[in-house]
Amino acid sequence: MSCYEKWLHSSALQDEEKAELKNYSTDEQKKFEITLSFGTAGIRGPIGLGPHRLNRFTIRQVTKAYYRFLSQKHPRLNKQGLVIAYDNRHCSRSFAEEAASLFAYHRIPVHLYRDIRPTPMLSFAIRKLHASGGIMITASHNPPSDNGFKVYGPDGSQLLPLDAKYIEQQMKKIDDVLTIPTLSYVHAKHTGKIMEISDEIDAEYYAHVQSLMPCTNTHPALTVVYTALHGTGQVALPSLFQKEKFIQVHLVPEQCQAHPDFPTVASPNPEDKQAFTLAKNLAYKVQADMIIATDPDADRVGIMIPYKNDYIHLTGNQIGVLLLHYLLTEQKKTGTVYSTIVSTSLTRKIAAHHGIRTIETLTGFKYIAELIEKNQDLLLGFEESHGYLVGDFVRDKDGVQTSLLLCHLAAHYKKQKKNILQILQNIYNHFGYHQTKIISLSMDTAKNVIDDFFTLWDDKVKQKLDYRIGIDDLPKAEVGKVLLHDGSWVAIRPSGTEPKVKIYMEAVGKNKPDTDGKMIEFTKIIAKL
Ligand SMILES: O=P(O)(O)OC[C@H]1O[C@H](O)[C@H](O)[C@@H](O)[C@@H]1O
Repeated sequence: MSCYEKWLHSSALQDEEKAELKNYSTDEQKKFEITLSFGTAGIRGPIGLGPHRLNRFTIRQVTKAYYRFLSQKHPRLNKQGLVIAYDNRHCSRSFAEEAASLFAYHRIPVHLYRDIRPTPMLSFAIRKLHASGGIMITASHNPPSDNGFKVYGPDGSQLLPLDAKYIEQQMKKIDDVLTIPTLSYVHAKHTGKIMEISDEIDAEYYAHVQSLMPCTNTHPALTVVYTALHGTGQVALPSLFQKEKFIQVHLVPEQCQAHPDFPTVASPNPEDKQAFTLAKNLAYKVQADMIIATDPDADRVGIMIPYKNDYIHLTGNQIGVLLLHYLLTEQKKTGTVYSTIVSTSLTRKIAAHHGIRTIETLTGFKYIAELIEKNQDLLLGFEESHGYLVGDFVRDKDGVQTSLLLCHLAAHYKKQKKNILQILQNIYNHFGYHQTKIISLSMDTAKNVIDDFFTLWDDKVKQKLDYRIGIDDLPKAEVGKVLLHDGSWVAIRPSGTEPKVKIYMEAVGKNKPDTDGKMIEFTKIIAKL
């Protein structure tokens, strides 16, 4: 019997679900042979029926596999239990309940949030409650039809690929995902194993975030427009902004309400300036000094800054550069900078100038978190995809603490009557102009794309780095990078969260026109792919 037929005839499915299955095309039916796998940030994919989609059965499957992993790895799992959080997507609460129920069935204590929470708050709670691990139900900024399952270790960071592989193997060992024994949520609650997380944990997280901030005595008033892009940021940030007397916050009303369809944006992604459209309208009205947007699970943040009569959207790299410059020159912080091989090289140069070490990892904050745990000397964790971390009481990127810190940064420079873009320009004047750009290609282009990429560059390049064979002690990865003699570079890798291939470019030159020219040249070369 094919996998599709198994699902079609299973008594675990409801009549409406079977009726839906009956309408599936042959192509759709074939997809039932595919299983879910772990990418950059856990499992992500469309919600729907079948072993290749997220539904109550596959959630049980991955939860059971994760349970097996935790029981193997953490002998104290029975006592310590785990934490489960979720965002505002379709099915997020019910998937969280499914996962909690399965752990309760195995008599494992579960700390479950009663409502949506940002991802960084889950990471914090795992550490605070000394739990053996945690689950976050989210698909970040993916389309509304998707959801996801991120898995965490006891240090509050996402699991590394070896552990994810183990869970994947355990998933494959489950013969029939349709009959995994579990409890209904109502029965699971009766076991007494599912506990609601108290408000105190939230309060402690907020206190930790506030403790990261410098003294506000000398800050001028700062007008900020904030949008949660319909996500979880609205749980934490409006109240945190209000606690800081110098911030006059204006919320984008429609977008500070959680909604699974993200109805007012094409994509709830702070990397994309289109997501700021409503916020920008409000910013003009209130003459905002800064616009802040967090993504749906509030682990990432984007900003827009007023310039002349417009608002300028900063790249993830520019925000990273500004944060580092501010931490080093104004807050006189020390420690190590953790970044990735596809993020700007400018942070490395700034750090080196201050005698500070930078370590670069592969894409994925889990790698950064791994090093923070090992070295315990975090200054800044940073990824070009708008992920930042300063306070190591969280071990994933944190859009909440970063948003607040960016307000302090903006107020600090406002007092000096300096525009943030002027600060960036001063940095470029010192270290050279750095311009970055990311192009995404559809997955169809992906066949041998790294080999094809390398053939585009002649022998005049300084170095071709093939991460597939392993470079600088990094795990082998599907990444190709070409370094040029002037410090510019271009890299390529398949996304691990969306069906696309990403090309990252950094042009280094004397000034903007110079790097504009180089960008045009790189874009032309890449177009041959
Ligand atoms: O480039 P991708 O594989 O799609 O990943 C993009 C981003 O996705 C998630 O947010 C991960 O937690 C990040 O660490 C990663 O940078």
